[in-house]
Amino acid sequence: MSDRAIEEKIYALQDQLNEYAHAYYVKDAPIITDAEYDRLYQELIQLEKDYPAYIRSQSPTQRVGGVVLAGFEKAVHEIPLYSLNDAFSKEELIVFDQRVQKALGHSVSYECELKIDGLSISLKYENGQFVRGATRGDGSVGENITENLKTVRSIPMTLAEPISIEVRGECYMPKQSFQQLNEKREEAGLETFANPRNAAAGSLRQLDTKITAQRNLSTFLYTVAEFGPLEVSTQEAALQSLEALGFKINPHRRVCHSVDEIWAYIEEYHEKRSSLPYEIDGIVIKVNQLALQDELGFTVKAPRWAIAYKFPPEEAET
Ligand SMILES: NC(=O)c1cc2c(N)ncc(C(N)=O)c2s1
Repeated sequence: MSDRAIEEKIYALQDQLNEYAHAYYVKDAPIITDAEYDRLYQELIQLEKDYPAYIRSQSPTQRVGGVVLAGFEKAVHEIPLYSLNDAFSKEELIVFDQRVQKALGHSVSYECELKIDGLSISLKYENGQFVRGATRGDGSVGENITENLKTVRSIPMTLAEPISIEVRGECYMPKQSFQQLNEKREEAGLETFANPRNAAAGSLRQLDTKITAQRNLSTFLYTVAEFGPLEVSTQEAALQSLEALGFKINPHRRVCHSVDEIWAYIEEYHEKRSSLPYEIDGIVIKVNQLALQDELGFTVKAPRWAIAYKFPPEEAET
């Protein structure tokens, strides 16, 4: 086979396996069986061993980590990550909505989303390529964990469009992975993690990225910080654009038009909370129109156009 033909075969196999991995890790909708994926993956491993010149950074074989970092560099957030004001009752949501309506002079629709109990992350892409991943830190300066985040299978290394954007979301450990990890640690006489959030944080802050790669972390992205060429006018449209670009977006969101509708959504997901495969600690409510978010702006520490409703602490399981 000519060099050109070998290159094409290896690149095609890398692209094909990435498509299967996207379906599995991002869409939660596998196209082929695990056995079939493993067979093709082993074929790629062998081909890349025989022809290392054709190993591209976006090859699925590069997801397994292996870099051992000396430490984490600082990552400056040009666009700071904000924190949210909290609400603990329907009455506080009514006050929030009244404040929004008073400031704008009219009623608004809200996008309601699940508040994922994980670790805030910021992902930067240049011309469609993943170039930097960082923790929130204090909102202005975080830690550069790019090499660790390269091992998180639901984070695309290449976007569907060659655009430059920055997005934010949550990295989390699914409940089942958390249970399996703690069982293994207990058997090995290691200290167990208190909750999936701590387990995700500990896994992302591993200097040996091979360990991060084995922790089955996942993500939900929910904010566009730097829009680049994206032209969207609502939070809902922004989420749909992120999904089209290849990011994992949470499907359990709802545009609501009143506090009563928001409260119905909150009660529904308070009910469903224990059946979700990941932990949530509340609901995030955002003014849906992005232009109205800009009009409302921020207080010193938080947006005026969003609020986090926190679920009451779970009753200890009796
Ligand atoms: N601190 C924040 O701004 C947020 C934190 C979170 C979180 N932990 N989960 C989901 C969302 C969301 N869907 O917007 C947000 S927003």
